[in-house]
Amino acid sequence: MLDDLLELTEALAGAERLETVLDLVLDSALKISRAESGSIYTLDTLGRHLHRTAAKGFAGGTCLPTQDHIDIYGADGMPNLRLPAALVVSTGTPINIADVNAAVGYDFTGLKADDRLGGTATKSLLIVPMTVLKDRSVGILQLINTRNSSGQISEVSEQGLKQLRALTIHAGICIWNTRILEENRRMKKQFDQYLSELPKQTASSQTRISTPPRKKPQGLIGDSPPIEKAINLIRKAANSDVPILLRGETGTGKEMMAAFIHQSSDRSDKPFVVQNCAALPEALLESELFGHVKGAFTGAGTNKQGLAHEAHRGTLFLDEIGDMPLALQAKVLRLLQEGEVRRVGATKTEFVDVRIVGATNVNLEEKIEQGEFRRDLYYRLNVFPINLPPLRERPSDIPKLMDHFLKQGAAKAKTAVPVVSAEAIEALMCWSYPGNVRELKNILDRARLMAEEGYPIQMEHLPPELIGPAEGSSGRMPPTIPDGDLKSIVGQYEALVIEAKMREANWNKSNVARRLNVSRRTIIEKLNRYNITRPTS
Ligand SMILES: Nc1ncnc2c1ncn2[C@@H]1O[C@H](COP(=O)(O)OP(=O)(O)OP(=O)(O)O)[C@@H](O)[C@H]1O
Repeated sequence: MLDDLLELTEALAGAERLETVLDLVLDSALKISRAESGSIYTLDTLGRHLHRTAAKGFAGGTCLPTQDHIDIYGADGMPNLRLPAALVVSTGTPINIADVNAAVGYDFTGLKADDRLGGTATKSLLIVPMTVLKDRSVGILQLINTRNSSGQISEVSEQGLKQLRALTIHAGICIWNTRILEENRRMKKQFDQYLSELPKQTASSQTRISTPPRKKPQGLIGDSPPIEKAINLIRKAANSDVPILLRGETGTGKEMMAAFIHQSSDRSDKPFVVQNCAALPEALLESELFGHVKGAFTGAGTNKQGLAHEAHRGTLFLDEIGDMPLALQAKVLRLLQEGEVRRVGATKTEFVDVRIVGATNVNLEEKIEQGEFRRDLYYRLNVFPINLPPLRERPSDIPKLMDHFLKQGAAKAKTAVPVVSAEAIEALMCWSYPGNVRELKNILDRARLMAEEGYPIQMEHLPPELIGPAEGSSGRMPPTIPDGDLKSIVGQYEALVIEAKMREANWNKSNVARRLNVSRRTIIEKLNRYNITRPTS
């Protein structure tokens, strides 16, 4: 044990990046507790939400979509102490439960939802706080289905708990230090940049800020271990003709990576053609992809080539391939297998040489179970899957992305690059970004417009979900129960919940449907019923 601890301490001392620290801590925690899975949640600066920053041991090795963040406070503005994670953060005391099914007084809804989605069955649960400066919480370590030395699921022994406490103390300090280090680096860079631009700004109000030099891969920012891993995989696969399936939440950069695959392949001087499979109705999508012959349908006045023809010798990127209509999937499979293309209305088959890259943010395995996605297409497409990590799992990329988007926005608007206040940086560093890189970009574009030119971006220029509810208010819920019959009162609450969740999920309906455990159709129906629309910024 002492050797293990020494080895870990040395590794932690050498780790500069938060992701590496979390990875090491989770590995050790899983080893000590023999748990089935483990997660680390870090606390945001306002102490209102826990965000899942790392997870290990889940089926497929990926994070589950439900508990990616936990709200510490309930609608009444009080800490929700029935939530085990909130209890641990608020009291700084671990909980060590042998059987959650027999434990009373806790709210295990989030865990149960994870179980439903991941096909797991949580029995024992250990949550240990991570604290620094005596009692300041920075997060929690959560372990599921911990086992005793005979391999049975049970609570963690007193000795094991002591070891895990030692581990979380180390982890807490490392998280704290890494955060400070990252923040310092960014502040220093920002300050240097501010100083270097000062004379230019005073000399002319028409200052043009030149765009940063192009990075490799073009425009793709980030060098955190998870993104480097994805880039290395892409480099390996780029020059072969195997189909690649890019998987990842919305806004993680799948389209950008598809373009990078094309640029890195020997097809780079040939076309890169993109089609979003969810954007068109079936008939139109078929004719877009495969073309049609004259007279194939009303309005088909001439023969027309499809995108598959256009992508000949190049790459065809099929975005949101999980939403491809079932009937068309057979044609895509033939394109993949044989390069076969048959235009709508044609009797003759043509052949093309295209490399297919697909992308999806839906669970294709679930779609197969529901009979909505062909198993044979899945196997053919899934030869080389690449997972693009959500932004919350690569926090060290956030400062670079912030710089990039602020410079990019300022260059477009021909204004100076705005400075960001330390408080706002901290809030931006700690958000969970359900909409990932796209959400960060949108937040910064909006903040840049809201802050007066020449003045720093402050907390008030960030969206309300990042800065928490106003002092004295109890969240988004109305402070008093409105008048009316039960149906209309419940309706008002429902509208508030849906709107808040939509905002949190960057207006991604599938994501909200999953979080609220209802169908996507229900979400669409309720958005229409309550007339909830995405605000234009
Ligand atoms: N690593 C990155 N560096 C710079 N910009 C990025 C990066 N990742 C994503 N972006 C930017 O974020 C936005 C969303 O990226 P992209 O469209 O590639 O995501 P996506 O995963 O394909 O999203 P969706 O699933 O919703 O189609 C784009 O503006 C893209 O330029």
